[in-house]
Amino acid sequence: MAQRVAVSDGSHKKTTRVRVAVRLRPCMGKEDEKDEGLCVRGLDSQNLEIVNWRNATESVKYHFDAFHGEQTTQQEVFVSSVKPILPHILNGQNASVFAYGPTGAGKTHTMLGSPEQPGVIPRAVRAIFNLVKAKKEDEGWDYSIGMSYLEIYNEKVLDLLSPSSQDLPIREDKDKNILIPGLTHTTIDSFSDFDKHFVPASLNRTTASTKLNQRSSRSHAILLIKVVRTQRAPPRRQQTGKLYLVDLAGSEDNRRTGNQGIRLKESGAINLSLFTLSKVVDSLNSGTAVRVPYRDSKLTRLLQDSLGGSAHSVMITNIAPEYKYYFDTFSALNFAAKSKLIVNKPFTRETVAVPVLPVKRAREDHQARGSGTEPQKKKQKEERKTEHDGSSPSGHIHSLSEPSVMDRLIALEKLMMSCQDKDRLGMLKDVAQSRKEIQELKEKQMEFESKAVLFSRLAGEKSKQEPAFKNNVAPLQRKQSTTTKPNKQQAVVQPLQVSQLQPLQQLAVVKKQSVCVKKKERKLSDQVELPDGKENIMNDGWESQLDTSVLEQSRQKILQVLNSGSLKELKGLQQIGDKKAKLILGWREIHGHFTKLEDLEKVESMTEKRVSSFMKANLLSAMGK
Ligand SMILES: Nc1ncnc2c1ncn2[C@@H]1O[C@H](COP(=O)(O)OP(=O)(O)OP(=O)(O)O)[C@@H](O)[C@H]1O
Repeated sequence: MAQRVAVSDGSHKKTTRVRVAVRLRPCMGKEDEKDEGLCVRGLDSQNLEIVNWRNATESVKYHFDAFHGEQTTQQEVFVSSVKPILPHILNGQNASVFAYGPTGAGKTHTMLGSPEQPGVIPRAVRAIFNLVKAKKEDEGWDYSIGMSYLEIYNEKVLDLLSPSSQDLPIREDKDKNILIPGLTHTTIDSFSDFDKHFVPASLNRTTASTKLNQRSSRSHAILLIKVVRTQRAPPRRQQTGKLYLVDLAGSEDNRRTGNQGIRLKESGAINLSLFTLSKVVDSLNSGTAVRVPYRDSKLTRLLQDSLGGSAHSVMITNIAPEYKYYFDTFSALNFAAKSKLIVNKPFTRETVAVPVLPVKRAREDHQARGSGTEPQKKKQKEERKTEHDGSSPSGHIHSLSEPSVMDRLIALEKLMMSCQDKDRLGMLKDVAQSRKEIQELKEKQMEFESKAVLFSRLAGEKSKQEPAFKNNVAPLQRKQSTTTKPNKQQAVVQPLQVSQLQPLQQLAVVKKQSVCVKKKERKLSDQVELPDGKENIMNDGWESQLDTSVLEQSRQKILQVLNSGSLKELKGLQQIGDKKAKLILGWREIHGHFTKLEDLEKVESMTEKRVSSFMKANLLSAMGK
């Protein structure tokens, strides 16, 4: 039996951006009951525009890798957005395609389609079989294709190929591969074989009728196609590529879906996971977050490899043109715009055969020495484990003196020297860099701690007092001025271009709000210009007495609670009661993140004065005053 070790092909470690395509579904007659017209339209194969809710006489333009208009066929979507990434799977790399968008905007139509208009999934699987067939004929590799199919329903991972199974666990191996122990994996050898398993499994997916979609998907569905290819001749290299095809459940505004009871609970889980998805994208883009919150939902945990990981990823954002979807469409487009900034690093997952002779000799040695059955079993168990999890033989230092182990190590070393020098050097460099960063972080933390001690002394408190943030120091983040420095997320969310345009139709959208927002923005900038002015409620001098870096840390801490805190955590903030906490949650659900504390003014009933007093109370409390 061949001993295998995991290696990665350093030569393929290039970065690649998540490709983002937007697909606009055709207007469905009954969706536009009020005959309000359309709020979004395509400009060309990469650009589209949507009415600007802040100023109805303007439109907001977006640029994506591809724009698929109402008339685009299923075949065209597949050829332009999905087909180009499929060959990577046959080279041991991972790829993923996921459909994102509001409920009823066409995600399932895009991914699954119908028998008359098959979508991405059947087309991609058929294409993989065709690619394998073409490759088989001219190369010395054997291919095997398998599938798994699961759904995440109410934060439970359910096996669609084995519907009676319970919630499955998600694990990560030492190479950062996400695994689901117990998930059915079925080998398929033709497209009709795939269809035989896939069609009944799709019927197991949880769907229900809501006000917005008669057959709404209540879960996120993930189909995994795994292609393993093995060299026929020695050294019998083996490469494994995976394709994830994901049909996400739609984001929902429950005021419009009319959801109640179980539908409302499902909706809560759907919105929570999509909100976490948005947080993951934000922290990947910010470049400052130490921890990307993949673990905050099952969905993001499973998509870890597709966002900021090693997969070639394509996101198809589905949108609907009718006015009643306006805000959903707007936020979906903003999510899509920020997703296209994510960078992945695909690489080949490969295993190679290691000479088997020494293993056999070791066993013979044991038998010759009459070492009994127990140690022998133990050794066999260890060998099996190594094969299963790819752990390095260097872990068995106690048996280094055994000639068999020495031989295996030498063989392994030779292999690594011959094909992996570049990769090893890269890894060593990475380790050195990480160590340096950790050291710098430690030094920064000490600096903050001593500043905090100094600060509390100056404030006349007992010098014995524990330094602020000693144990729960927020991760060090790039310093950001909340008033002048443009925020990265804002830069994405803001219109790429705003132009005075012929209005699309029905332009009287929330004009009042736009005036309101502008007025507030002006006031905030006024405050910057007049630091000591009487009108300036926020900057009444108290902030200038505090250490700026500690102040910034506290701001980030409060912002984090505003952006990701539960109802209870929000209520834990000063001056935030039940009603305000709910309003904040509601705002978050619709608009996403607050980029700075002052954004709280956008929440209903949060006046400038209230926000100012909120900030003072919470900042002082966070700083231990
Ligand atoms: N490009 C399209 N062409 C024709 N019909 C479409 C298109 N996109 C969507 N539809 C139709 O619109 C309806 C809603 O689409 P679909 O069920 O795919 O939405 P969804 O985004 O998956 O919704 P949910 O999140 O609620 O599951 C369906 O009847 C579908 O056939």
